[in-house]
Amino acid sequence: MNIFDYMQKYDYEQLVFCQDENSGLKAIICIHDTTLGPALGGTRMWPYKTEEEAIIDVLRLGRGMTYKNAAAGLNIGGGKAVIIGDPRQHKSEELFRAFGRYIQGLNGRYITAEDVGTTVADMDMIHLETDYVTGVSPAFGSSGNPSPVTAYGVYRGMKAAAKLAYGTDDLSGRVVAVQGVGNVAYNLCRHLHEEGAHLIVTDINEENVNRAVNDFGAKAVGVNEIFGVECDIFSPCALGAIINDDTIPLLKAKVIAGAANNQLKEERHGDQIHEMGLFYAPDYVINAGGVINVADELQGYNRERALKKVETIYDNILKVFEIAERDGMASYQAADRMAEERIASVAKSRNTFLQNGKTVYHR
Ligand SMILES: NC(=O)c1ccc[n+]([C@@H]2O[C@H](COP(=O)([O-])OP(=O)(O)OC[C@H]3O[C@@H](n4cnc5c(N)ncnc54)[C@H](O)[C@@H]3O)[C@@H](O)[C@H]2O)c1
Ligand SMILES: CC(C)C[C@H](N)C(=O)O
Repeated sequence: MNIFDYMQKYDYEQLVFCQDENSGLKAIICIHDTTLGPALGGTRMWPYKTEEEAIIDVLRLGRGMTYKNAAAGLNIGGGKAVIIGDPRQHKSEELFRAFGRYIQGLNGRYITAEDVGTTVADMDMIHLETDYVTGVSPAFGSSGNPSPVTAYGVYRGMKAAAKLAYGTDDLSGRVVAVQGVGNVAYNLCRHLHEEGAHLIVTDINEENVNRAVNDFGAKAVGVNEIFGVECDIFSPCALGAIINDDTIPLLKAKVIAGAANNQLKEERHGDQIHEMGLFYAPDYVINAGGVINVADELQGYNRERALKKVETIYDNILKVFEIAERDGMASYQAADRMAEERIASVAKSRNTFLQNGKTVYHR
């Protein structure tokens, strides 16, 4: 892979390699775009088989955060970090502190948070070395675990998508099939259950399935069965790339609305479900609740304010479909257009000369 060519193609700003022999740290920080503000995105810890795999992942994820943050209306740029290692074996205080020192060295150009493989406890260790970390324990005045807030945002976005598909956002009596009932989806199921939706769930983790069955009366099905069940809404909350050639022909739902990142295997799958008349709520628009919540910490965390902002995911989903209709395109493309238009217009409005030579940072 020619890294500079790739960075140039998608206009990346910076890629930082971090190595610390003492702790075994091997991490990469990607800063994709800081037009809107400091790059904010989580740290993924994953046992990548090759360095190239880690580089590709961090580049892809970092760029995704630029779009997610822009579409969410945040004055925040996009970035992400990956730590190469098995989260079940290779975590230590030294490792996260070493990583925190590298983040500190970027002096606020990159701010981290949780992602797959990292937890609030890990953020607390990073916090020992830097203030450029969010999703730290609430005892530090931070917002804590972002997952319940991500779930609330997905719930709000699902209601908006249901309104477009069915003419009402009332989810009582609707059948929702949920793939993966982990941190986010457990909380999503709670909201759906409280509203009177019927749940069908699956997970590779039996404990997680049982929890949803016991707490919310969900019906459990096998991991391959979930795609073809009779339902109104399909909610992918486990893995990426699950909207693909194999699953699309099985889908019975009119709405796809879930938390998972990178749900479309390829862009053409987004076009295909659009042509079939399905309402796909673009992943990075509907799952922005977590980042909206942690971003609020940059102003001194206020939960009420953060949740109010998360509510706007409902309108953001409506807006995406408005753009899709206006410009005759699939919803995933409309989401990209919404994000790109916002970045371009803010960049333009910031061209104004300021006497002190600094950029105004609008909060
Ligand atoms: N946590 C957040 O705030 C947040 C924010 C934005 C996006 N997301 C995305 O949402 C998704 C869920 O995040 P999470 O924090 O709940 O993760 P999680 O690990 O807690 O939950 C994922 C669940 O999916 C299950 N799973 C994995 N493979 C599966 C398969 N093949 N079939 C069925 N189930 C399977 C896992 O066992 C687990 O229970 C991820 O894609 C994540 O990137 C999370
Ligand atoms: C900043 C984090 C809470 C971001 C989250 N991991 C996401 O993918 O949106």
